[in-house]
Amino acid sequence: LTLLSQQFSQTESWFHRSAGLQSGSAPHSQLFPPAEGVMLPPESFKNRVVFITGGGTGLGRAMATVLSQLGAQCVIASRKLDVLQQTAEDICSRTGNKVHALQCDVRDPQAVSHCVDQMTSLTGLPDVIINNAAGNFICPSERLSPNAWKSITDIVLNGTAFVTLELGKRLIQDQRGASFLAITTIYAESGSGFVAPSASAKAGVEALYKSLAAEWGRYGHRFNIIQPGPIKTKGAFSRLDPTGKFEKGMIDRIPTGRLGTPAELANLAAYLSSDYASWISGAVMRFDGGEYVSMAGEFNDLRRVTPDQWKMMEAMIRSTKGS
Ligand SMILES: CCCCCCCCC/C=C/C=C/C(=O)SCCNC(=O)CCNC(=O)[C@H](O)C(C)(C)COP(=O)(O)OP(=O)(O)OC[C@H]1O[C@@H](n2cnc3c(N)ncnc32)[C@H](O)[C@@H]1OP(=O)(O)O
Ligand SMILES: NC(=O)C1=CN([C@@H]2O[C@H](COP(=O)(O)OP(=O)(O)OC[C@H]3O[C@@H](n4cnc5c(N)ncnc54)[C@H](OP(=O)(O)O)[C@@H]3O)[C@@H](O)[C@H]2O)C=CC1
Repeated sequence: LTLLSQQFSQTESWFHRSAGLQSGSAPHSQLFPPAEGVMLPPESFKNRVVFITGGGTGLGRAMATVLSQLGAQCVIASRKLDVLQQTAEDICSRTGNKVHALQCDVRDPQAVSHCVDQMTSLTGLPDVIINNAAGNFICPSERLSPNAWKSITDIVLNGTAFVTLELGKRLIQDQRGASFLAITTIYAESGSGFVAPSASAKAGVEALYKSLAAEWGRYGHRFNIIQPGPIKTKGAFSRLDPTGKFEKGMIDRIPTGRLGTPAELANLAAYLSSDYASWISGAVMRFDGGEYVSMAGEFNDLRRVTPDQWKMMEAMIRSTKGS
């Protein structure tokens, strides 16, 4: 076993060196280059208002950028007003479209209601709502205090519910349709140790969105979910891979050999929120380079077996004939 594992790691590092790769991607990732341009036609979101929670950083910022490039007037909301304002300025100077920054702690239903009041005066109610704000950190569950549990589940599940219900009720009142999108993650489906509050809350968000997809279609509302796998953002990686030691193992188990990019996620979010997706509701879109199925399959680690090793094993298996 030790010999085999030495062989495996030598083969692996040879692959990386010969491809002249930076650490952070496998040679075959060259077969899956990320397309960074904007996918939808220009002005796909002209005269549309988009509301994005957590839009000041990471994936929220990337989605706001692409939607603004496509003509939307964006409203981004979270706790840190200075961060939001800087992002709003950066995006607006790049796209020429207005981006509004509103302070809002989604855990507080009154703050959410006040934020929606402010948005209504600035832009009117939104056509697109993206629930992206989240909190997370890795922690053995036996070390979690009640407040640690609450801090994550309040942002992720209650925050999404408060935003969705507040906006949904007002849109229904005004007889206006809308697209709702929630950003969850692949382990919302499987559960995951060491992030139990996040896994529980994201699973709750998925149940909420599937429920409302069924209930509120009659009001012109669509509800969809994107489950991203790993995409390098400061917010996520500083809390989920604080030492930087987990990244390589993660990339090794992703069949496409690389992390996702914020721009790729933003294009998918734009599509699902657009008129091109008007028949898509209640959908759960896994977006992970194949990581989920790769982790799930019993024999998938056999990818590491070399042709010579297969020759040997095949001979061993064939030798059992008749036994
Ligand atoms: C294997 C490698 C993985 C690499 C990435 C793989 C990605 C694939 C799937 C990824 C999914 C990603 C999901 C995400 O959601 S990423 C988003 C991450 N972004 C954020 O979290 C941004 C917002 N976060 C925050 O503001 C904070 O981190 C917060 C703690 C969530 C909330 O802040 P605040 O309200 O100010 O809380 P505090 O007062 O600081 O703390 C509240 C209680 O929680 C306890 N606590 C805080 N940190 C920890 C910790 N690290 N461990 C244990 N407990 C913690 C804190 O002590 C408080 O409890 P109390 O002491 O009992 O009062
Ligand atoms: N990056 C990744 O690999 C993955 C990310 N995801 C999901 O993608 C989404 C974005 O994550 P990412 O961009 O990586 O991480 P970030 O940390 O950059 O984004 C989280 C955002 O949530 C906001 N936020 C946190 N708490 C609150 C609150 N109480 N009220 C309002 N806003 C809040 C933060 O802003 P502020 O601090 O100003 O409040 C921040 O902008 C999340 O839903 C995350 O779960 C899912 C799978 C993988």
